[in-house]
Amino acid sequence: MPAFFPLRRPRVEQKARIEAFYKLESSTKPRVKDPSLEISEEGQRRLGGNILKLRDVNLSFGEKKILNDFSYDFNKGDRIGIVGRNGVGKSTFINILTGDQIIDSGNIEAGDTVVFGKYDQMGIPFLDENQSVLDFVKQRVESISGTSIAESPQEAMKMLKQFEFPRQRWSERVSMLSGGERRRLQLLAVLAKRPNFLILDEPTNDIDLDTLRALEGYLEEFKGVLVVVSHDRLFTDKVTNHLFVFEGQGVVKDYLGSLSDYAECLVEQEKNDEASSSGSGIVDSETKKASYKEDKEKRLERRNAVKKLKRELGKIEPAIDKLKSKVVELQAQIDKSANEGWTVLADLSQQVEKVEEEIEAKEVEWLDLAEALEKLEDEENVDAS
Ligand SMILES: Nc1ncnc2c1ncn2[C@@H]1O[C@H](COP(=O)(O)OP(=O)(O)OP(=O)(O)O)[C@@H](O)[C@H]1O
Repeated sequence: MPAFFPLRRPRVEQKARIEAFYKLESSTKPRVKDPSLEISEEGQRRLGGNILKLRDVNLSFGEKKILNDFSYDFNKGDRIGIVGRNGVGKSTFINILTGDQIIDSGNIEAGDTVVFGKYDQMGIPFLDENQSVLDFVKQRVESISGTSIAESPQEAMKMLKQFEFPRQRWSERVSMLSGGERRRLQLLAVLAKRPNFLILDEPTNDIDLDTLRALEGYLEEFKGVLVVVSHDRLFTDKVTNHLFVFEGQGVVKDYLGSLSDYAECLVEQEKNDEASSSGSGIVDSETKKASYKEDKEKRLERRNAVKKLKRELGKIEPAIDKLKSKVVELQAQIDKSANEGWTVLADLSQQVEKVEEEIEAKEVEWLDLAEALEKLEDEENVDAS
């Protein structure tokens, strides 16, 4: 592996979950967009010509240099992925952008129209755990001129719908939400302020697939500047148009391509380095024959393993669909049983939770198999090339 990767080590299941999302997404019908939920251009805050200028910025922590004479003018349409190995300074960099990190020297100038929105692992704190979901969002929604529009719940409702918060959860106290729902609400709270300079630090960690889909939909329409720190290659490819590559010791390169292009570039570079260090490599014909036989056996074994994995995957998918239909049925029952009393509702909610756990277990199983399959198919492609 090149010295640069992994960028930030994700949990295996997290990475696989997201990758699988993209696979599932491409293999299912495109979602019909509800135009009433789209964020129109007029509904977004205006961003003036002067956005954010960094001039000769320097910052070190002791011996560790984070930025060395870094300069950049942010432009409209910038969608930048921040990449680099752990501890190189990515989070510090975004804190510099928002003014949360003091620099050693240089100059930073933010335009008057810039409104930052930052979503990170810390999230927005829930100051009142007894507040309802709807009130939490209502309190944070701002109009494009920046005034609070707490008295009008329409916008908050629209956002909750956009982020697929089921209506029956709107009156729920935030203390009752699951971990995933809390993350979704925190993301929503950041977007409710209508930032025009949006910073997302590891946004795909700990969010569920519906939220990921909703976030992507939001970012498709988003016209402001976007800065994303993410280990997630597929997400970064989808939402960014260039990269700041933190190479260490304050060196930052602007790479005009996707994270996948960049990763490929590094692998290519490493191959070239290896080839040039291993000399011309003359192999005698006996060795060649033996290795050909070995390769053939390996290929056969691999082909069988691929077939087996595909068979197993084919069985899990309908099982997941069945469980999902079960959840929909149960939720419909919950809606119908609003007047049935607490015990009935609690029982139905417990059943939903149980089926959701089963779905998750099946998805994890699916993901393990899908990852194994992808690995084998990649090996096949490499051999074929
Ligand atoms: N206020 C601070 N004082 C001293 N050292 C700091 C401070 N903030 C960050 N650092 C150090 O600066 C380095 C960069 O940290 P930062 O969190 O920005 O890296 P990162 O690239 O975001 O890492 P990761 O990918 O692991 O989150 C780390 O070595 C960190 O310990």
